[in-house]
Amino acid sequence: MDTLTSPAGRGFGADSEVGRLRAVLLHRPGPELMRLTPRNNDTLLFDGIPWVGRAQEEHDHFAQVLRDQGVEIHYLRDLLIETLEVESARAECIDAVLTDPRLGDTLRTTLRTYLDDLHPDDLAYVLIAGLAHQEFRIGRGLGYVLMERGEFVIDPLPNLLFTRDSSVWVGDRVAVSSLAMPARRRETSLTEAIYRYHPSFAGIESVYSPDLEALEGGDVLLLSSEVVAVGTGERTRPAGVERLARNVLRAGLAETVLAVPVAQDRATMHLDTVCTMVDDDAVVMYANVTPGLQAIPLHMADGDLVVGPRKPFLEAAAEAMGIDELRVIDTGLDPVTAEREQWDDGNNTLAIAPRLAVAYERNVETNARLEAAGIDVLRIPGSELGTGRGGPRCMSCPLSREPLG
Ligand SMILES: NC(=[NH2+])NCCC[C@H](N)C(=O)O
Repeated sequence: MDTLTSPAGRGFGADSEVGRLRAVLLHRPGPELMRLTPRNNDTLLFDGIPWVGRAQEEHDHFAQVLRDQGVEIHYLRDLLIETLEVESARAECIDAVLTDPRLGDTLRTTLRTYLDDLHPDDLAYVLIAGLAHQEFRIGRGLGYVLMERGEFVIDPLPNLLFTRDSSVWVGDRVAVSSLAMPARRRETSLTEAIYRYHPSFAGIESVYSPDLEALEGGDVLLLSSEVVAVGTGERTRPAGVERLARNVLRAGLAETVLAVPVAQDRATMHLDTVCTMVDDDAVVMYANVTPGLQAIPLHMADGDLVVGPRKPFLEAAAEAMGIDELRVIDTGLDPVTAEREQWDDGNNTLAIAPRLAVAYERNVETNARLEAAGIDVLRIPGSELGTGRGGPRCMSCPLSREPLG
């Protein structure tokens, strides 16, 4: 891996979605994806069974496109292995596994002994890929004996691929999120340990933690250095937005937080499935939702959180950002194309700089529209990666972006 060069507290953070990207946290999909079967893929939040080798090639391609643009890549797995050298980090990651009530005390005790003995490399492997019943022959207890074929002693984390969701930076602070779906909850025990114990992040302050109300990074959009939009729907709960808003506004990391209700559907699970930024004043947006999208501005006044009146999203965003208009580039041309390309993450672009974004190549019409609007599109393949329902933005957590000039 590229080593984390930024010393403690220096250089980390992002105050926009489009400032030049300097460093990013990725997770190269691995054996955890080999766990997906037609029996468990729905629970594990995949819409198909990916061809893992091809998914890795696609992911490597993505990483190379970023490197070619001068972006430092940091792999979550490497950071985790280094983090697991720290005793307290090990203990916390192992405890997060053992709290699973399905285990029962007997199996829990055997499992603890097994995990305690693992070298950081092997422990990281098991924490990510999980442990299948048949792989843990020393298992004991009724929880083990009555486990069905195909069940896991430790559930795998195939959605770790979507690093945007398990942590997000707001200014110079990190928010380790609180993932809503049971299949993803343990992910944040890993990101929390990395930010807390990896020496590169020493001194970093946090603005959210996994024990708080449900909040996922895919819902958090840094519209400007003063304005954070937070989607609330299937994943982020209104209480999570309220909590983040209080923490962010109190810390002076923004002036306004916009709560943005999105339909509670799989297709629109996060705000970034319908809207991402491609310039400091432009978004690519799913036209089928644009007219109805609203926002509720939240401010701090005299130490209290003030909930403002609901407004159309575009109006509220432009007002809070202090610009005349937030420009919109629509997904696709007609509603059916738009719907197809939205499902395939056409809106889920990752900006590397203003007017330069990575997008899945398959969303032909959306990409053409972006280019017609003056956005340079770096196209990547994603047929296998897309089976997890996430695009370039979901698959990346910016660790460092240059502030906008
Ligand atoms: N930021 C995003 N849109 N992330 C997409 C996450 C997809 C993942 N399979 C899930 O259901 O959680």
